[in-house]
Amino acid sequence: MNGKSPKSAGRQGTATLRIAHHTFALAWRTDPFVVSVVVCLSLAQAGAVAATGLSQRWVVDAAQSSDGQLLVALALAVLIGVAAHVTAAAGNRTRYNYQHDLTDRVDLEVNREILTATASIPTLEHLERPEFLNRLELLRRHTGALAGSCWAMTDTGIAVISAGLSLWLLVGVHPALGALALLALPPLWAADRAKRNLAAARTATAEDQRLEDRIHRMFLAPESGKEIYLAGAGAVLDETAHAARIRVVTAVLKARLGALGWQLSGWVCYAAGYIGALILTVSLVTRGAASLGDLMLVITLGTQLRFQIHGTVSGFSLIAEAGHATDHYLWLLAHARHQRGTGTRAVPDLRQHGIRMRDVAFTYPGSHEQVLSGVNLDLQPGTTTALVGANGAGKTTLVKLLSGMYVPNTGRIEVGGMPLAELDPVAWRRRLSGAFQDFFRFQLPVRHTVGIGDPDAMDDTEQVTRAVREAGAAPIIGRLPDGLDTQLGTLYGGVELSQGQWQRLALARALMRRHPLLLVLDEPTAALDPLAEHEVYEVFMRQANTDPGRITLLVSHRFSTVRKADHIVVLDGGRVSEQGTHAELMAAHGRYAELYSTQAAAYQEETDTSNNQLDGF
Ligand SMILES: Nc1ncnc2c1ncn2[C@@H]1O[C@H](COP(=O)(O)OP(=O)(O)OP(=O)(O)O)[C@@H](O)[C@H]1O
Repeated sequence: MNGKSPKSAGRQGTATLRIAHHTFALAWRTDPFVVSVVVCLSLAQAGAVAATGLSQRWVVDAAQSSDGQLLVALALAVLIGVAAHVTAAAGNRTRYNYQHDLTDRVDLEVNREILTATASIPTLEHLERPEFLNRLELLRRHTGALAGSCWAMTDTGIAVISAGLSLWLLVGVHPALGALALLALPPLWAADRAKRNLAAARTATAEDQRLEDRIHRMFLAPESGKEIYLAGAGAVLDETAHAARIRVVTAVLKARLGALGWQLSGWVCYAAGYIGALILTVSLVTRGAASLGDLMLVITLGTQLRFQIHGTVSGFSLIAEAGHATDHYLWLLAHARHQRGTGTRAVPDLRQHGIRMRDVAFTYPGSHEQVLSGVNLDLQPGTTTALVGANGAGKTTLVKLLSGMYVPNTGRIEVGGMPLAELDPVAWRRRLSGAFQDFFRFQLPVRHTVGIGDPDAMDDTEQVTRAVREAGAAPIIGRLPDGLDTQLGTLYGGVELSQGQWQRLALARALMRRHPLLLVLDEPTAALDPLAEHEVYEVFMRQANTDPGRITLLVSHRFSTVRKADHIVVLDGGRVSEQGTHAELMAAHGRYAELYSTQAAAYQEETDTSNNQLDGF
């Protein structure tokens, strides 16, 4: 970690410069006046220390001289000294406040850019792989450093200029005093090493940080809170979170202590050099090779040089920190660009060719287990295809590939005769619709909870009302105090719904798009009673058969629903083991017939038992 090659350090430096330029442009767009004030104050401050030192030398030398110019020299020196002091003190305060305010505003912009980039990634890999999540987490935590990167550059520039001026004056007294510049290197090197150790500790514990954060959020969310309560798992989870926190704190503390050690040794070097500089100047004064004013100058600038070097060191540290966040930021932008793909073609009509999968194989990134292999499928437009298979057979994975959330490792997917990879992914997503078993509860006003299924129509009351009606959710809305404008969910003091009611709204969301090309229904009715489920599927099947350009893909374990599909595909261990209509598959007496008969027999048994119980009354 510490052995960074010069090449990679150079790349990091270029990347940081690029980000500094980018954030400076953002700051300029946000408030050009404030940026101008800060830059002017910074330049004035760069010369303030040297001016203070010079004025003090003049005061002392003038006090010793006897050429009658004493009063003029004193007045001039005091004037310069006061001006330099005021510039340094007041300018610093003003600049600091302005910089902070602007950094906050730029931080907002950077966060927005991060959200936009994340939202533009059409695939889901970055949300499901720990190493990606860790990077996103680190980036989210350090956006402040990213936003402040242009000021870190400015501050470092000021510190370097003012340290340069001080050194120039010191060398004027005696060239050996220039060695103080060399002594600035150990603190710089030590600070860089300390920062890198700290960054390494943060990266190594990012997963623990995420774990702790997640457990805290689980405690606060009603869904998980309920299960934690029932299982009495609070103490165990609390302990897990605590242990994760301890690991983070210990690693960071260790790195901080190490950093302190490195920084202290750096400063000890400098202190020794400063003492040496004073001894040298005193000996020059006693030999008449320097004036008392020179000694004054060395005392002042030598002390100030310490702060200037400190400014340079912390400036470089801030740049390094921004550089670390920059890494993650540039990774996110590159990943978004890469995943966005090169597809630019318009989405074709499906009426002619439908969707075809040919020899598709897929393994989740970071996993070794092949989830799908040699999958060949033809999904015909205007029809419903049902996917069945045991848990883990690969049904949801297949849905994810068809939706474009993941890209197959081998094989191809064609949509309307064109490779899916060549289609504009944003345009493709605008033609998808669907509902999942693990649907999300959007805690928004009802019209947006439903309307978000088609962002173009989310404020169209007529469309929202239609979707609500078709999903059989109208009675739910009828009972809400403000109808479609009712705020949902307890997070914002809204009305809480039952699981089945939330699921009805998720189905309404899937019905928002009037003419999707691909509608995926991945066990979306698990929380509904059988009658409600039947009604909902009636709606979807009717729409499937009356919309000739639409393909409906249904994943279900309920064979009473599956049997109504036009085409049924059985997945077994990631392969298509059978396909055909219900009648064809029953006649084949294969896996489907076996599963169907087992479920039908179980239903029959249940019905008989309850009938017998009723007979007993
Ligand atoms: N994000 C992921 N990363 C790695 N492996 C995954 C991921 N999601 C699913 N898998 C694995 O892929 C396999 C297929 O999962 P998938 O969810 O597609 O099955 P399924 O047929 O839909 O199952 P179920 O009926 O239980 O919903 C499983 O072995 C699962 O462990």
